[in-house]
Amino acid sequence: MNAINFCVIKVGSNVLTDKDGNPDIKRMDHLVAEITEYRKKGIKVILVSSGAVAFGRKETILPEKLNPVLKKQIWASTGQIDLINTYKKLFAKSTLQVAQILVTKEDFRDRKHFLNMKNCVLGLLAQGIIPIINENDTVAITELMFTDNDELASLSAAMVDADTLILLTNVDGIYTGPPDHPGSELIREVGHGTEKLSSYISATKSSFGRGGMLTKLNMSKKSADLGIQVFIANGKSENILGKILSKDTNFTYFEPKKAKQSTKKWLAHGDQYFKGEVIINQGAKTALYDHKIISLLPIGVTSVYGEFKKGDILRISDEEGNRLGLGRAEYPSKTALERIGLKNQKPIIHYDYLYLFHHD
Ligand SMILES: Nc1ncnc2c1ncn2[C@@H]1O[C@H](COP(=O)(O)OP(=O)(O)O)[C@@H](O)[C@H]1O
Ligand SMILES: N[C@@H](CCC(=O)OP(=O)(O)O)C(=O)O
Repeated sequence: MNAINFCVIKVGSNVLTDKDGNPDIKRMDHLVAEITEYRKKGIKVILVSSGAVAFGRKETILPEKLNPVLKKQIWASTGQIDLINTYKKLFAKSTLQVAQILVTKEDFRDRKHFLNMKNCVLGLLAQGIIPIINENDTVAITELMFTDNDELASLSAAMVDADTLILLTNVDGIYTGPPDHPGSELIREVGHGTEKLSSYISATKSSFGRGGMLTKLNMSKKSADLGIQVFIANGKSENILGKILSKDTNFTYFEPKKAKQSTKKWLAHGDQYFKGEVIINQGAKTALYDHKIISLLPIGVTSVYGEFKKGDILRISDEEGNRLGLGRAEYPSKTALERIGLKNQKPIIHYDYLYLFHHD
């Protein structure tokens, strides 16, 4: 395990609520005290906190029959106020200031939004303020949503180049079966092998949560691939953050690979965000995989699909339909179409903005 210097801590709804679904302020208070301890040790912390819907549900009584999506939007918007105010009060005890950042998927798709957000978050940290991120559930419904806040936390960790992602939930980590079954065992470490852990996971999730353990697994693997170590641990357990530091507890640990460059981390999360696709021939494919540093030139491109602008994310596939990677368009689709197969043209994807799925 590596040292923790800069971490994103994600707190799930079920950590912040008691068994009846009511906000558990005592638990929040303990977690805030623990985060304060991290800060005293010089560890930079970004908090990704769920809980808006759970807090809203407690405060705002709505008619049973109301459309469930609208219900969630209303609860998230009323509950977010209570959630952030509770954090504000609790952190104020240690004279720490907090900031609220509400984001949507769109903010990660657009590189300008992404860089603005990154600058703001890093600026807050530099001023000693704790950024508290949540999804803007009022705007983000259905297809605009993150799978859940585990995805948002993983994207945030990649965005700021954090070395560690801690996903706090109501179980000790990933088990080989339902956590409450006597035969289920905790998986303590996940390496880089191809072991299929997803078959262990059942569809249960917390009453206010969304993605469940499967998203935690997928996001943890993705983060570890990008060089970020991940801990899935029990946020209900006393002094959990301190215990993670001293490795004196149960958790599931994902061993990180070698860290990827920052722009490549942004691209790596772009598989749902791409605006167009380029199909490349065998020669270009071999060149991309054989050379460590090479850009994609139009001569190796056989087709271009979609309408995109300079700066948008493109998916790269081969002629058999295999998905090879992602990259940032150096020019718009109209220009790209004109240059298909031509020699002596500027790269359509520059190496600095090229991310291949399996290239180590
Ligand atoms: N194999 C498994 N190992 C651990 N937890 C599992 C497994 N399969 C399903 N789960 C469920 O996943 C839940 C955690 O996911 P979720 O409710 O989304 O948490 P959060 O609200 O913290 O994001 C656990 O409470 C557990 O019941
Ligand atoms: N944005 C929502 C949380 C959605 C979510 O991902 O919840 P969880 O699975 O408990 O982390 C809220 O604040 O209620």
